[in-house]
Amino acid sequence: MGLGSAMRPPASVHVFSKWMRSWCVRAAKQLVKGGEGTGGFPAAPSRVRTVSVSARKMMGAVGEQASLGLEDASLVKPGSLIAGRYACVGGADGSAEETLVVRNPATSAALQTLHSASRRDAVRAIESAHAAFLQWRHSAPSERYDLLQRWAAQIDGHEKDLARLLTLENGKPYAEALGEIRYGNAYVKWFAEEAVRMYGDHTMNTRDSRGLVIRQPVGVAAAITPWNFPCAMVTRKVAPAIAAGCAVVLKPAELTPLTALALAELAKRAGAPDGLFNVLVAASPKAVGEELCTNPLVRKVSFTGSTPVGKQLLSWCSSTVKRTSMELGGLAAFIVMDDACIDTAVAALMQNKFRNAGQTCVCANRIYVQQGVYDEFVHKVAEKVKALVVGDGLVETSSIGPLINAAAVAKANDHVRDAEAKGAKIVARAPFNAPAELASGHFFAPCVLRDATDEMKVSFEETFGPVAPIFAFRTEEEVLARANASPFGLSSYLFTRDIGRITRLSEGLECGIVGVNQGAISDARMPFGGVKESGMGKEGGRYGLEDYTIRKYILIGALNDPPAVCR
Ligand SMILES: NC(=O)c1ccc[n+]([C@@H]2O[C@H](COP(=O)([O-])OP(=O)(O)OC[C@H]3O[C@@H](n4cnc5c(N)ncnc54)[C@H](O)[C@@H]3O)[C@@H](O)[C@H]2O)c1
Ligand SMILES: O=C[C@H](O)CS(=O)(=O)O
Repeated sequence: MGLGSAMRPPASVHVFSKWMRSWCVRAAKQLVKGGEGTGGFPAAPSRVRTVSVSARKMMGAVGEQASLGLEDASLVKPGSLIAGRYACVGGADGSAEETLVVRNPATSAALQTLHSASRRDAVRAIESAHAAFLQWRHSAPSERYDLLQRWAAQIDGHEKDLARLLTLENGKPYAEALGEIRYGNAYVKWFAEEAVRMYGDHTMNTRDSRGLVIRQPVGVAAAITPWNFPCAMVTRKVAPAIAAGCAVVLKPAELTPLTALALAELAKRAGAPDGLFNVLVAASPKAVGEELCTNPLVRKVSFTGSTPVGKQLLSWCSSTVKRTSMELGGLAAFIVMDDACIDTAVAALMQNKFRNAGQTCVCANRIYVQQGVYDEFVHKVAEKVKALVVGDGLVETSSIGPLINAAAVAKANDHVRDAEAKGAKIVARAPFNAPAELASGHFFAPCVLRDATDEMKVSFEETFGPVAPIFAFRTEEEVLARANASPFGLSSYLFTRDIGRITRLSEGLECGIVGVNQGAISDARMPFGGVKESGMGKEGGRYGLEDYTIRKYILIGALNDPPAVCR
């Protein structure tokens, strides 16, 4: 799910003439000085007076939302971070050919207009990262520890601004956003500690030889991240890379780049050397992404996103045999056995399914409930969903924010319509009538479907929205077979109090993560990752550094030769 057509800014704002660039630079300077002319900008020179309305509106956006209500407005950046410098719209460096407008999914209002990186910018960022890597790879573990701890302290100190920025561009309720900032920072703190534990091996191979296995940073790491966790998916890659001695080029989702830029700014303030952590903001991700995946200076690509895009990136990476980590799509099975504590299972489903309005890779996509407790479970979930409050994430009472864009709403509606057409029934829907100020937002009221069947799209397509389809099953063998009948294998959930069922089913489920009597499994101390078409590699936990290091075998021989005669 990429940039929905509803989100793409009009073509006219994408192209800047050379006049416009110089005008932008002068306009930006004038704005800073409290400029005159229309809307705080100097009167445009006559030759560009015919600037299209959309471009002028976009120009207006350049200065209008700079603060976004943050205490530290300087966290809102104008574009990519390359070699310690931010590109800006109409940048004097002549690189500004495109722009990207970031919008609030609750209102569709423009939040910030950014310089959009070109493939040429990507090359500059990679070369800058490589130069930084050649220095950083010699840093002591204690230096890496110190930098990451300082970064973590910066994030802690700006968590409210970061959470506000995240809610504005992603839509999730502020309390959830604050939780994500703390969860994302847990990765920074975890990998600060892991930086000083990059252990190797030493063996006595023979009387005359010793074997060493040392760990070294893999090199320049490219990170490509999704919009649903604009903070945690970034720190889950950047922190281990820096801890391992690598340098990073991050390409965040074009829908939510502001949080990534703010995190990079805080790393800069924490003392990250120029080029160690670069951020490429790109309106069209393909060109930049292809450069990251094919440039020989990049030795590692860590991707989190959809499986189709992951397959494209893997194909590109094969040309230079890059190390890859793939955190891809999910289709989680949520299994409730008839001996489960139903209230525990219902509470866990509400926490799991409606987190980020259902837009997480580990959300229950298929809720399987054993026949004997099916009606009770459906009724209890329906009552909870009716109590959900849909609204702007910055409004404290909201428990469900907007979806990320119009395409996401269309997909959720398509899945509900398809299910109803094949026999499912909507038994509950959260109440929501959009007030005028949210009429242009991408809202979808959470709903519960009963009598779901394996023929419905909700059974084999990732919904990525607040739709809870509940399937009935009879036996343990049946539900295990149905849960595994999917090309995806990221997470599953199992509710039972029978240790035999826990053992058989958690071992039998084909996935990377199993929550038993628990719906929230995310933890920086644990290895996160899937199997099959949900990806490869593990992020976080004691295995998280593996993906950013190589192991080198050194054999030292002739140890008992006569001592050298110094000449
Ligand atoms: N496994 C996990 O840990 C995990 C975590 C979050 C999201 N996801 C998955 O991500 C998907 C939703 O996120 P999304 O919509 O951002 O996914 P997406 O695949 O559309 O985009 C992810 C990133 O890839 C970039 N991208 C898209 N097309 C590209 C191309 N052709 N070349 C280079 N880069 C490209 C995007 O700009 C973005 O930065 C869901 O499938 C979800 O399951 C998985
Ligand atoms: O959306 C996918 C994320 O990886 C979920 S979590 O933040 O790791 O729980």
